[in-house]
Amino acid sequence: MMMDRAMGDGVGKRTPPITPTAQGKRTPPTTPTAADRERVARTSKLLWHAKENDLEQLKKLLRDHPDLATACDYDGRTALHVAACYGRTDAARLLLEAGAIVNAQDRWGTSPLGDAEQTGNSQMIRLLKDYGGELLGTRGSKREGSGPSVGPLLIQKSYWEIDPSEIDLNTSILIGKGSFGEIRKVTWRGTPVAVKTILPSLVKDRLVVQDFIHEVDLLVKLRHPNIVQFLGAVTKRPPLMLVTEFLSGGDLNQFLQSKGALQLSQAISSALDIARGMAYLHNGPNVIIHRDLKPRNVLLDEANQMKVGDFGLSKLITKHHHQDIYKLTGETGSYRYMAPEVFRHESYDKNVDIFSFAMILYEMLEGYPPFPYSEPYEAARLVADDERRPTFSVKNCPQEMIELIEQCWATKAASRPSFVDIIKRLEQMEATLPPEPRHWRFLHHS
Ligand SMILES: Nc1ncnc2c1ncn2[C@@H]1O[C@H](COP(=O)(O)OP(=O)(O)OP(=O)(O)O)[C@@H](O)[C@H]1O
Repeated sequence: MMMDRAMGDGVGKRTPPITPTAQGKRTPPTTPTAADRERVARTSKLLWHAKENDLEQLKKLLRDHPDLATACDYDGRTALHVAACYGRTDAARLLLEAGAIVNAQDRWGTSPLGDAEQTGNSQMIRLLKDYGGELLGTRGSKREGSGPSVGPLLIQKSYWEIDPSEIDLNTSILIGKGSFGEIRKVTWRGTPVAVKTILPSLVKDRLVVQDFIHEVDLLVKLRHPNIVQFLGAVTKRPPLMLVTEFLSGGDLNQFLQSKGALQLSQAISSALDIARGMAYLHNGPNVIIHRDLKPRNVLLDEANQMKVGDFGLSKLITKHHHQDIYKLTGETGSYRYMAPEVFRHESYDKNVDIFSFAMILYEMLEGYPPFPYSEPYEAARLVADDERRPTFSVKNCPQEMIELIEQCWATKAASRPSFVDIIKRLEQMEATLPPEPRHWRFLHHS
């Protein structure tokens, strides 16, 4: 889910030490400033009203906050991008008159005209060109990890299309709620599977559904023991559904809540599982950036083998419906594990996943999340603005493990190691574990 878990989970084992550590004092809890929240909320509102073509609300917002015309969201999307994408010509004109930047580029390098060209709305195209709009980027074409570029809008029936009559939601068991919708355990063709129903509000328009279909087309072809297997999807009529293998061991967040800090051998083996799944996603013909790697998105099978899930689709949300998600959850992402460049709205690449991986590895070793006394947003701000990193309190952690984690959460994304490199280093550490018992003792090990 978009919301991070509440702090101080009520699980004693995961309560971190309050005393200062050798590396430094823990920061007392602080909250995001009211100004930060208001700014994000205002931008979100502006984007929303642009999508709804609500001229009155747009005018009011722009009158009260004239600088909002150039504001952008988490993905660099301005209200003009949104208006262009949804063909809201009146809203676009109003924004342009209020000073919107006609060639603002979003995270994928796309300008509003790039968005308008995709929809073929000639009135919008003309308007943007009149204001000097240039065709920069097109949806899906510039971003790393986008998979194949978004092709023709007419999609043929796919081999993975599932007939909704084969899925009986009435006999299903609700197992979780995420930012897309609900996850249910369902029996499909005699096998337990996980079905993610996509919130209708996210798929109201054709473009999102087309993106969704292209993405599923890519995801069902992926095969790796450490990624959750996509099996198919229902895309022909609402509710849209995504069907994946069912993992009976729950997620890593739940696992850590019940176990506390992992033994070194188990932390290494779990980290290897995650790193192998991620190396596969990062090195395929279509580079896939997860963007939301966090303990909740790592699932366990009955043998406690870890599999990375929930990849590939987050960009559809952030690109088209960030404002919806904001409205739904009040949050724009999983801040606690977020790379600083994402928090700072800078351009990013697959190294954001390496950063999140470091935070997860830290959590597995320590038994509690990074900056546990801070709200998720504040935790991300500490990382991005104050260049703070979590401190180690775990005893006897090999120096090479600490070095690995520190390199993975380096501020400079380019200096973080790749997952292939991480795997090699974890395998070396694994090979040097004492044979019996194959772990070091930790201060906080349960
Ligand atoms: N394939 C699966 N098998 C078993 N349980 C699953 C599966 N997929 C998800 N779950 C459970 O459902 C929960 C919610 O999953 P979902 O991916 O919708 O949300 P999330 O990851 O918490 O949030 P977000 O979508 O915002 O990242 C997970 O944390 C996990 O416990």
